[in-house]
Amino acid sequence: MTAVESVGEFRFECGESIENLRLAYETYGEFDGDNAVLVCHALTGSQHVSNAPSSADHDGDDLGDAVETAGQARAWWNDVVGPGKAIDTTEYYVVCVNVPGSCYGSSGPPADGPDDEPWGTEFPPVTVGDWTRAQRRLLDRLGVGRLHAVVGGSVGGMNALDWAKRFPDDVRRVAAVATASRLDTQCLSLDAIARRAITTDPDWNGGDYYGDDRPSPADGLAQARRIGHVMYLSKASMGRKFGRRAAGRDAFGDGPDDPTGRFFPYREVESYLDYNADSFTTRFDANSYLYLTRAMDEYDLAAGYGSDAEALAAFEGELLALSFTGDWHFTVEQSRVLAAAARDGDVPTAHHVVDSDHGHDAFLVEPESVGPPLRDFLADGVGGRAVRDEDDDDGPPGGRGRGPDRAPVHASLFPG
Ligand SMILES: CC(=O)SCCNC(=O)CCNC(=O)[C@H](O)C(C)(C)COP(=O)(O)OP(=O)(O)OC[C@H]1O[C@@H](n2cnc3c(N)ncnc32)[C@H](O)[C@@H]1OP(=O)(O)O
Ligand SMILES: N[C@@H](CCO)C(=O)O
Repeated sequence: MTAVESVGEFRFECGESIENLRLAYETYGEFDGDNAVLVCHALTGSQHVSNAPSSADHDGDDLGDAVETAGQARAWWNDVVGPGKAIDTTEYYVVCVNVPGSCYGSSGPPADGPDDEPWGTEFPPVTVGDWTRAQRRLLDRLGVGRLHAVVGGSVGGMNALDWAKRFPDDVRRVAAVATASRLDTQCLSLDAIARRAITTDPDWNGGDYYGDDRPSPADGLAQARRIGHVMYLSKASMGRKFGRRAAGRDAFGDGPDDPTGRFFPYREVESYLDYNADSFTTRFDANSYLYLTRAMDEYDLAAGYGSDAEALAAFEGELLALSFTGDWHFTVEQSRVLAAAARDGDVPTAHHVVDSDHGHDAFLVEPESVGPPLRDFLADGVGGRAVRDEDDDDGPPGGRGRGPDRAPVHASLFPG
């Protein structure tokens, strides 16, 4: 069950403030004072990370009201978070917060503003740093001081890295999954195209489209999501799933009829993109998509410091960078650079590379690859049994072999 907590006036990094920031969140497991794990969701995820029973007793305390929100039907990391799972909710107190700017119950464009009308684009622009500060505010309300760990994938991984930079004393272990210190230019360009698809949809109307009697910019949002899905898959996974096969029917989805297209097949890959794009428009808000992709594009770990290493130098904990060979959205090389920077900042670090052709969404669909290193990192840090630094002798296939001047990483060197 989602709870929503009002955390009071909040000043965003852009300089604008709102009177009352509301944060939708879920918690799982019992807090024992030292076992809190913050899980940060990716671009279109929500606070609903697991189907495990939510632990928060929101009745009879002064914390957030229990509410039903229009969330994702599917808990996005149910195979990773729950009783007996890698992030074991019988052991850890797991907190997941819907980021400001999103559309699953936290303050953001589709939520009501002070005049009880949706904020729309009057909502202040948000940054990953705003998410981190908002999460800190909520954790204070929950009585959580130092976190055992912050874990996040994709832009949620940037959020996790931001914790190490912004609150270096507040977290013992950071797991940055399928992420990077910043987005590369190719991905910036694809995000820009996706936003343009939304803002050129006439129904976007400058961001003012809320209300049952108003059309929403579904075509633009669907187009943005098609671009997203191409980024989340890989050449290999697309080839394997769809090849060049025709879908075996005449279909153009709800798109405009294209006389030339009548002669050619409607392919499985088009059918996949159309289906997922259409279903996305039933669960996500176009303005939120603009806000959150802007936050992701803007994130730069080194901002305010000279380098990534300097940004991480005050972090006293340990870092796991987990990357996937088939991910071209956030590449293995970007994680390698991140890991090297963290080591330069004297942060005990492991870079665990998963051999996978799934593409970026491997972190969502391969719990068998993601779970063991995460579980053992949470338990024993970079020396955890299933944590394989790519420079270890027994690292993953395709790893580079041990670096010439680097000693093996042992848990005993880095006591919790
Ligand atoms: C933090 C967050 O993580 S965000 C939340 C999770 N992410 C998302 O929801 C992103 C959108 N979803 C996806 O990308 C995927 O569904 C994933 C990554 C969650 C799961 O991937 P997979 O298990 O490999 O599923 P796959 O991509 O094959 O199928 C997705 C859907 O496309 C449908 N589909 C598959 N092939 C085709 C096709 N040729 N034509 C039409 N539809 C198709 C599937 O039936 C499925 O439908 P459903 O969602 O109604 O069950
Ligand atoms: N497919 C996931 C990951 C994107 O980074 C999402 O939609 O949030």
